[in-house]
Amino acid sequence: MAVRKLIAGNWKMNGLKAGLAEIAAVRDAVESGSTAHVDVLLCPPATLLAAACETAATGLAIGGQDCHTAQSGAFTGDISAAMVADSGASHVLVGHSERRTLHGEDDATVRAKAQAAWNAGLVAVVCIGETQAERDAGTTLQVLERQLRESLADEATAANCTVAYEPVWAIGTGLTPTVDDVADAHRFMREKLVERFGESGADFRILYGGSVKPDNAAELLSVANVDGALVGGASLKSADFIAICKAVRAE
Ligand SMILES: O=C(CO)COP(=O)(O)O
Repeated sequence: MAVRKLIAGNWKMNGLKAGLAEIAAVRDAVESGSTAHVDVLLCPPATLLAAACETAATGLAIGGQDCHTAQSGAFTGDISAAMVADSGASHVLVGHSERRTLHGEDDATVRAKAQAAWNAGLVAVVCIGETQAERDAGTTLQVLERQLRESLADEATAANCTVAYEPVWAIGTGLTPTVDDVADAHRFMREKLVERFGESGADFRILYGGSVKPDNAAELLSVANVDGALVGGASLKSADFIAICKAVRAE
């Protein structure tokens, strides 16, 4: 059975209070039923989480972009999964390549963050993906295998965990893998999930992220084992984001 698709937006370090109007517009689209065959999630910056949850009401899910491995403590500037949950959010991204690269997060850290998310009752969106150098070296599938193995703890389930495949070289560049490359990578990740988690591995959502736009979304989202998208830049404008949500074909 096909997994219900999820379209997720990651605002990164963008969005002031005025951005709540964009969240309200996405909420209205969700509530109007025009995106009824997909689940929709927006991950605004931490400063907007509580207000975003109030704006989103029901229907539109809200997520954080990161959480600490601990639930509280002397970690100036950090945000715990408990805090993300307390704001009303239901999801949190962990292991985004910008965290891995710019904040030195390794697979063990990402795994611990996902476990912290589960302890707080959140769904962890665990991000993985190869760099340009790894792709050039022909090691994409090995990198994905390692990241899946090490970033996902054994307690991962299809309900508490979503995988997001974001080739690092496709993020913010306007470049995307070919449809065949996306199909190969997603089939490989599906096989690994089924190998490890048995039949339920088939139910994990595997999102594609990296330069998803309104004009390429339908093609990317129609690839087998692509269970949705993690959208960066194009999630900042509600019209573009809603267009991507609508690009998903009803199954
Ligand atoms: O990093 C991403 C989402 O997490 C993708 O960003 P872009 O859609 O801007 O390439």
